[in-house]
Amino acid sequence: MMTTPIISIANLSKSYQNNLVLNSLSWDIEQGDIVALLGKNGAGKSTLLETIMNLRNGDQGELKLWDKHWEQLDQPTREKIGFVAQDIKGFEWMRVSDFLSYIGGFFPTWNKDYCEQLQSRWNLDPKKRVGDLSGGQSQILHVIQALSIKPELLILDEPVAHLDPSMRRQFLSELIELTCELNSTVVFSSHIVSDLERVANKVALLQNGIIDYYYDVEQLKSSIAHVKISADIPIEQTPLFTEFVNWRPLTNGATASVVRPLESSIENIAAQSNTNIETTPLSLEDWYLEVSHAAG
Ligand SMILES: Nc1ncnc2c1ncn2[C@@H]1O[C@H](COP(=O)(O)OP(=O)(O)OP(=O)(O)O)[C@@H](O)[C@H]1O
Repeated sequence: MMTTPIISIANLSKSYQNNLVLNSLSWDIEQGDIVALLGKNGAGKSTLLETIMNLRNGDQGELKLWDKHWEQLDQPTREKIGFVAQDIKGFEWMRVSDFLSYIGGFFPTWNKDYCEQLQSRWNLDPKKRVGDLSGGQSQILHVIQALSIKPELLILDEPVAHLDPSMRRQFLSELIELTCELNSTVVFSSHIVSDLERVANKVALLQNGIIDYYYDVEQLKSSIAHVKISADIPIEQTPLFTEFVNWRPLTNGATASVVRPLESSIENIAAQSNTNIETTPLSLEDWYLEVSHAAG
C-alpha cells in the first residue's frame, strides 16, 4: 500500500555563494522510520535538516511535510515537530528547571510530567544553570526539550556529538526506544557509522549534494560484500555491475565491493558473466569507507 511520505523533498538545491551544497536532492521519508543521515563533515547535513525545518531557504525545489508546504502547515501540526540543532546557545543564566518551564510555556502539547521523568532518567540536575552544563549534558537538555512535546516527527542534528563513546550508543538507543513508544518518525544526523547500528532502520548517505544511498539497514547489511571474481582474463566493470564500486581488474579476474542491494544474486551474476565469484561480507563501517572513497 502506498502511503504519503511524512517528509517529501524534490529537486532541492542550495548554494552558499559559489559553494553548491545540495544539488537537486530528492528524498522521501516514510512515517515511522528511524533514519540515520550520514555524511562527511561539510557534506550538508545541517543545511538539509535546517531546510526541512524551514530555518534555511533552499534556492530551488520543493519540500513538503505531511504533503503540505511549510506555509500550509497549521500551528497544531507544526507543534508535532521536535528539532534539536547542532549547537544551541542561549538562556545560560537560567536554571535547567526554569528553562524547561519557560520553553514549555510556548507549547500547548508540552507534557510536564514526561519532561520531569526524562530529567531524572538522564540525571540532569534541575538546579544547574544552563551555561554550566557540559557539552553532553547540554545536548541531553535539548533532546529532553524536543521530546517533551511528544513529537510525531523528531529531527536531531548530531544529537550525540558531544557525548563520550560509551554514552553515545546508550543514550541514542534509549532515545530511540522512547520515540518508538511515541510512534515518532526520527531523522538524526551523524558522521559516525557505529551510532546507527541497532538504532536506525534506514540509513541515508548524503554526498555530492544528493542522498546517494538510502536503504533499509538490514537489507543493506545483508548485501554489502567484498568480491573476488576469478576468470582467465581481466574483467572490466560492465553495466551489469552497477551496484559495485572500487572495481579493480586483475590479470585473472577482478576485485570490487558490492555497496547496494543487488538486482540479481551473486550466483546469477557469476553464471551470466561466466566467472566464479567469492564474497566476503563487509561491515557497515567498511561500506561507508568504500562508498565515500569511491565518491572522492
Ligand atoms: N551560513 C553559511 N554560509 C556559508 N557557507 C555555509 C553556511 N552554512 C554552511 N556552509 C557551508 O556549507 C557546507 C555544508 O555545511 P553543513 O554545516 O550543512 O554540513 P554538515 O554535513 O552538517 O557538516 P558537519 O558534519 O561538519 O556538521 C560547508 O562547506 C559549510 O562551510
